[in-house]
Order: sequence, then C-alpha cells, then structure tokens
Amino acid sequence: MKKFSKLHQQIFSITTALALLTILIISVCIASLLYTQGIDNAESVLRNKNRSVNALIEGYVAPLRKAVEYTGSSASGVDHSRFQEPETQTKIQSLYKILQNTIPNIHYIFSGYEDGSLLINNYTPPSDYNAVERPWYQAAIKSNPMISDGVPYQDINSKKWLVSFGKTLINPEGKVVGVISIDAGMDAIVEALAVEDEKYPTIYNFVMNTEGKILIHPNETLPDTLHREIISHIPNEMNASGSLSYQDGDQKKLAHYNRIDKLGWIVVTEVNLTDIREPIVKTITTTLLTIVLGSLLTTWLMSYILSRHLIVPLKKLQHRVQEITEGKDSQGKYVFPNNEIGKISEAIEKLTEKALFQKNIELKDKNLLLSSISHTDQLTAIANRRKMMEVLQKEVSNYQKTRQPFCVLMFDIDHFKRVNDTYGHEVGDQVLVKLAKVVKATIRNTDTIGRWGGEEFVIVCPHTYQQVALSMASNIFSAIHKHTFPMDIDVTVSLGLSEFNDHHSLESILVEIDKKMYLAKQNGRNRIQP
Ligand SMILES: Nc1nc2c(ncn2[C@@H]2O[C@H](COP(=O)(O)OP(=O)(O)OP(=O)(O)O)[C@@H](O)[C@H]2O)c(=O)[nH]1
Repeated sequence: MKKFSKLHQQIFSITTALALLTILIISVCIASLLYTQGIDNAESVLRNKNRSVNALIEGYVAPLRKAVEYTGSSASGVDHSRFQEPETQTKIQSLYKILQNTIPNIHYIFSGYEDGSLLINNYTPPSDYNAVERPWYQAAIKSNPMISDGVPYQDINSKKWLVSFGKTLINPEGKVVGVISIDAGMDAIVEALAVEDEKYPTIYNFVMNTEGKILIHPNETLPDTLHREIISHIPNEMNASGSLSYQDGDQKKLAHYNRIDKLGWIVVTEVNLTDIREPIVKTITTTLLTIVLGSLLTTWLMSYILSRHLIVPLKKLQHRVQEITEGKDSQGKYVFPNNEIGKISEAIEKLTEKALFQKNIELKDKNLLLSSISHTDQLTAIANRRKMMEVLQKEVSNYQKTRQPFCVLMFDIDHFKRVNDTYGHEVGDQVLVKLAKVVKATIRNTDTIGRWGGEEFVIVCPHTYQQVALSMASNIFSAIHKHTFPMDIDVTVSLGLSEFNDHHSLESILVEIDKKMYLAKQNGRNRIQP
C-alpha cells in the first residue's frame, strides 16, 4: 500500500529543505564576503599603522638629515678643510653645541677627518683612535656624495638605540677631507614601532635594510638578523610599498611594507594571519548563526501559516465529507475560507451530498422492493402471512380505539391433496394462483386477501359486520364455482367467518375461525361456517 504522508509534514520538510539550501548558498556568499572584507580591513589597519610609523620616522630623521647637510655645506660658515686650525675647531665645536641644543634628538654630533682626528664636544677619544677606520666614516665615504643610510646601533655605555647619519665633507676642490656624523636617539621610533593593537595582538612594526637585515625591532634580540623570506617578496623599486603574505616559520603572516630608500630602510608592519582569521571567523559564525536561526524561524513561521491557511481547511473538508458520508449534520460548524480552498470545499460538499442523495433514493427503492418481497407471497402475488398479521394487528388496534367492526374470513381448498396427486404439483400451483386471483377480484378494494399457508387463505374486511361478510363469502363461493380452473378441476373451499368483538384478541379470533373452518370441513366441506 502506498505510504500515507501528512501534508503539513510535506510542507514542513520542503520549506525546511529549501531554507537549508538557501542558507547554505547565502552562508557561502556571506562567509567569503566577510572573509575578504576582514582581510581588507586587516590590510588597511596594517597600511595605516605602517604609514603612521613611516610619517614618524620621516619627521624624525628630516631635521637630522638637514643638520647633516647644513654642517657639511658652506652655509654653516665653517670651512672643514681647515680642520687642523684651532680657530676652525672652536667654530666647529660651537656649531655642534648649537645644533645639539636646537635638535634635542641629537645624541652625538661629531666629525672625523682624513688624518684620523675627531672633533666632538665633551669627549676625548683614546690616543690610538683613528676616525677614518670607524664604520660611520666608511659608510659616509661609501655613500658619497649622499648621506649614508641610517645605521642603527646600541650605545655601549647607555645601552640606548641610536641611529647614525653621515656625510662626506668636501673642500672647494671637491676632495673629501672628512665625514660629519650625527647619532640620534631612537627611543621615539622604537616606541612607535612597539605600539600594540587591541584587535590584532600580534601586530608589530620593524625596520630592516634593503638586504633584509633587521635594523630596529621591538624584540631587541632580533636586530642584525636577516629576514630573507620577507625580502624575497619585496620588489626592488625605489620607495615601493604594498601588502604581502608569507610563511614565517610555522606562522603565516600578512604584512605591509614601505621602502624609505633615502634612509635605506624598509618599514614593515606585520601580523599573524591567525589574529585576523579569529575575529573574521567569530563575525562569520555570529552572522551565520543569526541568519540560520532567522531563516529557520521564518521557515517554521511560514510552514505554520501555510498549515493554518491550507491544511486546517483541508482537514475540515476531510471531516465534513466524512460526516456527510456518515449522514451526520454539520450544524454549520464548518466555515471554509473565502478562497480557492473554500470554493473547492463547497463543490466537494455539494458533490458528496448529491451522491449521497442519489444513494439514498436507490436505497429507498431497494427497501421498498425488499419490503414488498417480504410482504408478498411469491406464488400467488397476494399478501403473505406476515403481511396479513400486520393487517390484522392494525385492525385490532383500530377496533380497540374506535370500535369499528371488522370481519376475518379463513378458507381452505377441499381435498387439495387429490389435485396434487392427480394432476401434479404444478397444476396444484396453477389452481392456487387462479383461486387467489378469482377471490381477489371478488372482494372490495378495502379488503385484504392473503395466503395464510399451503392451500389456506385469510381475508380481512374492515368496517364490515358479520352479515355483510356472510354475503361476501357467498359471492366468493359463487365466483369460485363459476370459474373454470385448469384441467377443469372442480375447486371448492370450506370457510370459517367471525366478526371481531370485545371478547376477542388477535390470537383468539384466529383460533376461532380456524376451528370454524375445520367445522365446515367436518360438516361436509364446500360450506361457510359463521
Ligand atoms: N401444488 C401445491 N400444493 C400444496 C402447496 N401447499 C400445500 N399443498 C398441498 O396441499 C395438500 C393439503 O392436503 P391436506 O392437508 O391433506 O388437505 P386436503 O387434501 O386439502 O384435504 P382437506 O383439507 O381435508 O379437504 C397437500 O397435499 C400439500 O402438499 C403448494 O404451494 N402447491
């Protein structure tokens, strides 16, 4: 048998499946959108941080570089080619003092000369000191005529991080006579690099040179180490900047870099990718959960509303049709909606009622037939004994109410056995049929004749006194006598007759006329016994 499935369950599963499919598609779209947006946001944070550090560095080193340029130029009013003259030395030292006082970030300002001498305030170099051999001197010579790259280093005495900028000192003939160098404290830069971010705890900035050597890093143990992995991703273009991601040990990193080529520095701001992914995953999870819950709630609500508007009326219709088929009256308890379902319901209701009405008619006809069959004697087509009992009961009850007279006649064919024996049972049947017909034609419409059993008949005559009944009986006798029966058989009957009176009951009058009929037999048959 085909499995029965409930409509509301079907609606629920279809809408849920559709909702889940929609949720899945929306989730994938939203997840990828949020992920891209998250990465973009993180890149923008990295870019902004990187820019602010760059701006700080640029702002920080600009006056230092200017000071270096100024000291080495003729505008300073100092001729460094005369560095050996005490007057010039005094001039230079006083210029250094002025600059140191003007630019607080200057930690040291000094110059070294081709003879190995050093000019500096408040410091006496050791006797074997040779300025020409110092790294800052050589760095300036190397980048001549430009200012040397900012070379960070840690001061041996103060342990402070300093950065050194140097530039060659040229005499009017264009010959290098020495190098001016400024060392500046980098506290502000180191501090700016170490600025943390609440959203991305692993974010940090560092500075490396164009070979990938780390120059300044919040983790002080790192400077001087090489960062080959990241440098391989940075293009070798002047002042380039951009985003990149790379693998650093077991960590995947996202970074923004900016080359400051005039310093030979690359400022990198980087963060662990897990730091970015975590908030993105959190946002995605919360958003998707909200969407999933919202969608499921909407789906369930939709399925509930659909159920109310579609399934409830259909269920009502199902009950109504069942009630109609069971013949129950709905008593107006079913109200159908004013839509297609309502129209269909009305049509089905009418159709069912019509079909039922038709069935009822058929049933009535059948009942009538059944009733007629159950009240008719099959051979003679007159009333049978059951029907006669009903007629008698009705007359008795009528008499008891109205005292209206009525008579009962009972007759039996004389020597009928002989008819059967002589002519056969079939002829006997024909005689019975004919006799019934003859007697029926004789009596009044208001009288009822019935076959009581075998060859015995009963006639009930309403509103009839005994005298009238007697005359009816003699009419019957003469009609039988006159009638020609099959095989010319001479049919006679013996008849008992009584008028119902106050002493009678249904049973007693029947016993009485039965007795009278047999009395007629005993008295020679073919006679009426009143
Ligand atoms: N052909 C036919 N015979 C029937 C039917 N019903 C009863 N009989 C017969 O009627 C006969 C009645 O016989 P009995 O009771 O001896 O009475 P009888 O021969 O009429 O004699 P009396 O009544 O004493 O005059 C029997 O032979 C029954 O078989 C019937 O429906 N058809």
